[in-house]
This record gives sequence, structure tokens and C-alpha cells, in this order.
Amino acid sequence: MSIRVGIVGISGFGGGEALRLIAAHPAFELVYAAGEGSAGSRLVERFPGVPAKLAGLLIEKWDPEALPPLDVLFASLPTGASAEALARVPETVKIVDIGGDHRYADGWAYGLADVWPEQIAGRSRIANPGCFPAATLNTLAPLLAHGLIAPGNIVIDAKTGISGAGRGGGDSRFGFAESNENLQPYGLLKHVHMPEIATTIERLSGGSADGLVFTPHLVPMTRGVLVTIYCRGSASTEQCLGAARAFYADRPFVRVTDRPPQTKWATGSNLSFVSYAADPARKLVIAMGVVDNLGKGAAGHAVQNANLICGLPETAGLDGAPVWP
Ligand SMILES: NC(=O)C1=CN([C@@H]2O[C@H](COP(=O)(O)OP(=O)(O)OC[C@H]3O[C@@H](n4cnc5c(N)ncnc54)[C@H](OP(=O)(O)O)[C@@H]3O)[C@@H](O)[C@H]2O)C=CC1
Ligand SMILES: CC(=O)N[C@@H](CCC(=O)OP(=O)(O)O)C(=O)O
Repeated sequence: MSIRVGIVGISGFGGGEALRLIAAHPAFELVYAAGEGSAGSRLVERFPGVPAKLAGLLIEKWDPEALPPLDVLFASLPTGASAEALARVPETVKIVDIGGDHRYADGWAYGLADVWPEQIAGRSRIANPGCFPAATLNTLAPLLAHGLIAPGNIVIDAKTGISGAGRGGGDSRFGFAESNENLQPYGLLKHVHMPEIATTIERLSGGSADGLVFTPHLVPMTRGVLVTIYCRGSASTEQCLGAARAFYADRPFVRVTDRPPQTKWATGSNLSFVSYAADPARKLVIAMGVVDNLGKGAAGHAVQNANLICGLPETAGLDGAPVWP
């Protein structure tokens, strides 16, 4: 029997990527689509290339009290816009929230699926990590778990494609003329992802994440996140790579590479690439991670989490190769 799923926020970048993955999923059947401004449109009007079986599905006005029978709801709403409404979704409907309202909130599991799948399976309320935290935490987890780096004074230099800002795009700095041939830092000192990154570093290490620095930069590409993370530790490059290979030995989506990873390696996939370069003499470990912000950074991770809470193979609907070039 198929598992009935819905997507609220389907017209957005995160919701659209969830639609793409669910349309090809072997067990999920999309029976509900919702939004605000897009309500009243058929899916084909928003996504001309949508598979024929879904073309006529009507985008409903989002109303948590008017859901059809559903097993799983993917919520891809602007951060700040989901908490009140999702609290009114019946308990019988499992939820994966792609937005930021429930990360480390009471009653919600933080869905860092590659690192702690056992904390996700069996739950019914999952908060998907943000795109930068997904890239960062997958990269740091093996080093923190093996005590190869200090949890304090970690410096994260991050780069993101423009789609990370969503279709709404916020303000004019996301337009073509402003972003093409341009690089800009933003969110200095107080980006919203810092709390979930710090909390998870502390959970994984048992130490304090004091001194954390995180600076994202907007890069003129559509998709992709690259994090270059500077840490203190005496491990060698081989020790770091070995720790990551052991940590992710049975995990399907994390690839440990000798070479520094590149954003295009992950495009269109739920993969996460990690690599390391370390100089014990300088007590310096450079950890590098890559994800697709709409894949492991959003909808791919959400489908992985949904697979876990539905008792499906974790890779269901996610085993396609990345887009290349
Ligand atoms: N883009 C990315 O790479 C990532 C995004 N996220 C998070 O995912 C969430 C969605 O982001 P993204 O897809 O990029 O954003 P978009 O701006 O592309 O899409 C937002 C969606 O939310 C819908 N929406 C807005 N307000 C309402 C409302 N009041 N009721 C119902 N629907 C509403 C819009 O629908 P309509 O068009 O119908 O108005 C639209 O479908 C955000 O919380 C974001 O932070 C997380 C990780 C990565
Ligand atoms: C380019 C850009 O603006 N990117 C977003 C990250 C998207 C994301 O992961 O968002 P949530 O944590 O809200 O879910 C940002 O920096 O806020």
C-alpha cells in the first residue's frame, strides 16, 4: 500500500524539490499540495514538467484543519510561519518540517539522519536541519565523536548558492544583476543557524562550543553549499579521514574523499561529501563539506527522514546519481 503524503509550500524551492523526489518515490503517493499565493493552481501550471499522474493536483489553501487522510506532511514554509499551524495538524499525521521553527524544540527530533538515524526512527515530529548545519555537522561529527578536535573556537567559512534564499528571495541582493559576478558575506556574528550548530557540536562532543564563528557567503551559482571549517586538534589528515570512514562505514549518503570536495559533486542528490587536511605541528584541522542545499540541505534530507519514520529503506527514492556537469 502506498504512503499518502502532502507538501505545504510546494511552489517554493524546497517544496518543489520535495515534489521532484516524491514523484519518483517507490512508496510515497502525493495526495495533497498546499500554499498561499499559489493556491487554486494545478501543479502543471506551476511545474510544466510535472509527471502526468500529478499534473491535475490542485494546490489548496493551507489549512491544517482541512487535510485529506494523510500519513506524512512535508512542511516547507518560511521560518516563523509554520509553528502555529503545524501544532494544529492531527497527531496521526507524521510531519517533517523543512523550515527552521522546530529545531531543538520540545517534542521534535532534530533530524540529523546520517549521524543519528536511531534517534529519528519511531518519531512522528522531525525538524530537518538547515542547509549549513547539514553540511557542517556531517563534516564535524566523526572528528567530535572521536575526540580529534576541540569543540570550542571552531570557525566555519561557508558558501551557498542563491537558491538557498528561496524563491521569495528576500530582497534585491538575490536578483541576477546583484548576484551574478559578485560575492558577498552576510549574516555576520548572528546567523540563525548558529544555535543548532552549537547545540549539536555540544551533543556530539560533550564539551562547550564557545567561540564558534560562522560566516556564510552568497555565491553566484544556483545550488550548492561548501563549508571550510577551521578546528584545533593534533590529528593527522589520515586519522581524520580514517575516523570519518569508520563513522560512516554503513551510512549510504556520506562520501569521504581524499580530495577537497566540490559543490557540483552533490547537485541534485542527497549526498554529503566530507574531507580533511590536517597539520599536527600547527594543531590545525581543516574540515571540508559539500551538500546540495535543496538535497541534503532540505528536501533530500526530509525524504530520508520520512523514510526513517515510515520504516522504509532509508535510500527509497534517493538513490539516483547527481546531475553532472
Ligand atoms: N532554499 C533552501 O535551500 C532551503 C530552505 N530551507 C527552509 O525551507 C523553508 C522553505 O524555503 P524555500 O522553499 O527556499 O522558500 P520559498 O520562498 O521558495 O517558498 C516558500 C513557500 O512557502 C509558501 N508560503 C509562504 N507563506 C505561506 C503561508 N502563510 N501559508 C502557506 N504557504 C505559505 C509559499 O507558497 P505560495 O507561493 O503559495 O505563497 C512557498 O511555496 C524555509 O523555512 C527555509 O528556510 C531549509 C533548507 C534549505
Ligand atoms: C542564501 C540564503 O539566504 N540561505 C539561507 C539558508 C537556508 C536554510 O537552510 O534555511 P532555514 O534554516 O531557515 O531553514 C540563509 O542563510 O538563511
